[in-house]
Amino acid sequence: MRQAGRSLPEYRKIREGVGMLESCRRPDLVTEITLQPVRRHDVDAAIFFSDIVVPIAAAGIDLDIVAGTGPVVAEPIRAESDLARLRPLVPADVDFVTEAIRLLVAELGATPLIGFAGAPFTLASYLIEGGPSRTYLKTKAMMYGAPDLWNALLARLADITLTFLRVQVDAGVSAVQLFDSWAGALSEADYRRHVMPHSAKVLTGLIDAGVPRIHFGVGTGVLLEAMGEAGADVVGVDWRTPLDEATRRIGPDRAVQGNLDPAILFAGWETVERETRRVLAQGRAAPGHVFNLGHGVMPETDPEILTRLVALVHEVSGS
Ligand SMILES: Cc1c2[nH]c(c1CCC(=O)O)Cc1[nH]c(c(CCC(=O)O)c1C)Cc1[nH]c(c(CCC(=O)O)c1C)Cc1[nH]c(c(C)c1CCC(=O)O)C2
Repeated sequence: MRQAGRSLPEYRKIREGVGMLESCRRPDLVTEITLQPVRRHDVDAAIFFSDIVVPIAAAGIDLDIVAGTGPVVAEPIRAESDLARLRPLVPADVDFVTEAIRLLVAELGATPLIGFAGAPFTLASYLIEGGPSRTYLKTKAMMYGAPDLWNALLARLADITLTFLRVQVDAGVSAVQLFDSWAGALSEADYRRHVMPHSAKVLTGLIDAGVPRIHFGVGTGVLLEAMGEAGADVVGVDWRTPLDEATRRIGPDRAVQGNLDPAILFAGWETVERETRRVLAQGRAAPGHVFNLGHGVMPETDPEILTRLVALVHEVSGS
């Protein structure tokens, strides 16, 4: 469950006075924070504590992660001459990630560790807008109006992302997740034309790594088929599309991940139980189902509900 840690008092305590990016660069903190939700909730896998902007900061971009806002880029990328500020990533740039993963794999024992990275489109949206956006106006203006610059930027981001995920696989993660959180802003035709080739380069570039590849997005109902075709073993689905319907779109060759609405965790246990049973039942239509929320855990979520939710999923699925 992404950002599950944010709802935990032990997370808020350990992060006191430490900036988000700084905490991502400290292997001792990364290890402890990654383990916190595993200890508390008995989830079946750990998700590596980091952020999608960590590799682009390591590749030369001046940025910060502002609490309550998200990533903010000091000088956005808007022109060809800005591209040089985004250098290729070399593994030594993210030695702290290698070290944290090694420590974690040793601590986790049989519990798998899921590594991740942001997909080229979602990373580009932060670099071009300069921060979070609701409309992706500048991003889309470049995509439609300056396709050469767009493709050059996304190609650089795909290379950085592939290197970053390779580093994680080499250090010992058991699966990788590519987060294209904001790809749902696009039509299927535009996704296939302007974005999918770059994401496919990342995902197919990892085939020989031999670990499952999860491809995640939000509001991607019309993109599910294409996101699978891009080279995923598992396609993330948000709460807007029931998992049986999602499987009809994605096809029988790929598993699904999802898709409880994180807001349901605020509606009382009876509702949580009913909706969780529904999600698990609809997930049986797929050849495999990774139970998850449809998006990240809200910071205000009651941790007790999350613990109960995990126990319920274990009980119903017999695992
Ligand atoms: C779009 C995106 C980002 N980051 C991420 C995505 C893709 C997944 C998604 O769609 O949720 C991915 C991410 N970010 C983080 C993780 C680590 C896993 C985990 O903690 O469970 C993961 C997998 C830590 C984080 N990343 C962030 C936090 C919270 C900041 C903090 O604790 O200070 C954490 C734990 C900050 C962040 N970083 C980003 C946003 C939108 C925010 C939230 C801003 C806010 O509401 O405070 C960019």
